[in-house]
Amino acid sequence: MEIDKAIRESDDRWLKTKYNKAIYVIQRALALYSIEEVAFSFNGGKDSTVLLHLLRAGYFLHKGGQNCANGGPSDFPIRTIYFESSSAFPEINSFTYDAAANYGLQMDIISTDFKSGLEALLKANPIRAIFLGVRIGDPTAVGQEQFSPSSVGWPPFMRVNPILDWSYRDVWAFLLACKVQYCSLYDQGYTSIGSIHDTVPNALLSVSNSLSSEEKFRPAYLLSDGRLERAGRVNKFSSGSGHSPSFSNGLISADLHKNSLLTASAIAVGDEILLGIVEDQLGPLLCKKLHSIGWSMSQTVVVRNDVDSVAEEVERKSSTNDLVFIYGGIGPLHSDLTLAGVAKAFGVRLAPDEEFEEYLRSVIGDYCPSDRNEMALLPEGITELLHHEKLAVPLIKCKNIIVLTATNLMELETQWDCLIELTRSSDILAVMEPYVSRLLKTDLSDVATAKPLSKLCLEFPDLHIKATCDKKI
Ligand SMILES: Cc1cc2nc3c(=O)[nH]c(=O)nc-3n(C[C@H](O)[C@H](O)[C@H](O)COP(=O)(O)O)c2cc1C
Ligand SMILES: Nc1ncnc2c1ncn2[C@@H]1O[C@H](COP(=O)(O)OP(=O)(O)OP(=O)(O)O)[C@@H](O)[C@H]1O
Ligand SMILES: [Mg+2]
Repeated sequence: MEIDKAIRESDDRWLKTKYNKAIYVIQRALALYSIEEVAFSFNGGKDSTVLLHLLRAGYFLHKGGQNCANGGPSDFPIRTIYFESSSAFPEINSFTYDAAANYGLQMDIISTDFKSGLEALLKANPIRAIFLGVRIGDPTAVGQEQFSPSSVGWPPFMRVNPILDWSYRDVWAFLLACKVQYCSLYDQGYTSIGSIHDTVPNALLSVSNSLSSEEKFRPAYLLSDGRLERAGRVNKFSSGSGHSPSFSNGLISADLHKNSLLTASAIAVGDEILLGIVEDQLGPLLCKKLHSIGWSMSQTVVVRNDVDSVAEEVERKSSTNDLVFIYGGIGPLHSDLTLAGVAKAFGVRLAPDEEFEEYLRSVIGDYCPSDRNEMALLPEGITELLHHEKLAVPLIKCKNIIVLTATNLMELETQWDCLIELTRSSDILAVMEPYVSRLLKTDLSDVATAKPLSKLCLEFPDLHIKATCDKKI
């Protein structure tokens, strides 16, 4: 079936593992319970949309690949329950009903609260297990496992949570890899959807535009830190006026919003680093530079100098970061494959760029190790050259990837300064308020400092305390 095929053909190994584990849970549940004894709790949210497709694939595989029309199961006999509410977003309602029609779901629409609705449903039907799209990190996931009996006081049934261990990233990697439809609200900056009374777009996805008074938001899949997916949930207990919502996640304050808006990653390409022959010095300097302009650095990684390793990492990082810096593996050697990896990540070919070739000629003359100057091949259609008078060769920008040609700290300093200057005339790298860092040293043990530090964190939610083995920052 098409979902199973899409995942098998994807080169996201992490997603494949998560998919296989979820399918395993579904298949074990279908082996344990008859089809009349299971139900699927579907509400049109992103997690339950993932589960819908996993269940369809799991059921199809459970049936041994039979019962298929046009590459998918022709029927989906698992009873689907939707707790309808007048405070649900109309977009959620219409997506749920559209999905029901598109996938032939047999819907039970329940208009009472969860508990009494389930009591009535279980009285009238032999249901013993219910599939839910609950994930670790959801407030309701606490204490749950893949198979968890319902709580005391609830009617007796098994809660089956096939995507319990999926992260926010996994959810979006799945929905995008399978190219399935999801509720339109997620393209408008909503990252987790409750009711119309408690959910707003996630401020971390806001795009400020001075020309328009209307606030715009980037799509949910661009949220780089999945821990903040519930930042768009308005605190039910807030006593505010409603004009400046406070958020249910205590970690978020207005100041933190400002500073964690933009996230970058750095990819160092080089077998020599992985072999331990050379140390990566550029990554730490980039972290310092980005930190100094208020950006949050989510990761620095080192990858092998081969096209697939580079492509995989670029694809992963570009979808979860605002900007990605990549260096190493750029040059005339046959082993310099970084640009080929960037091209592959975006599904374009490497094509000769005359303008770039001209620059290279001015630097290296007519010397060329092969017929064509391979260094002048750039990812086609997605490349922008960033010119600066201090740079003999322009920097290369492919979508949100900045390719740095620097090979040492001095060159990186120069390229960074040029980027910052270029930012004044374009929007490559927004310069924000810097983070303020303080280094505190103490002889006290971790055990002695743990309690006062936790207290500080609670009192000042936008304070980040990081401890290292011999110092506390
Ligand atoms: C099918 C189904 C089964 C549930 N089972 C339980 C349960 O066993 N114990 C429980 O405390 N809550 C149960 N709940 C309620 C949820 O944990 C949670 O309160 C509900 O999804 C509302 O979440 P929200 O406040 O984020 O909208 C169940 C909900 C559904 C839809
Ligand atoms: N109104 C509802 N009707 C049926 N099932 C529901 C309802 N609300 C929640 N559920 C079940 O609980 C699960 C967890 O809900 P939750 O809101 O965390 O996820 P979601 O709605 O799928 O995605 P999102 O986090 O983006 O809102 C859902 O995936 C679904 O299985
Ligand atoms: Mg939801």
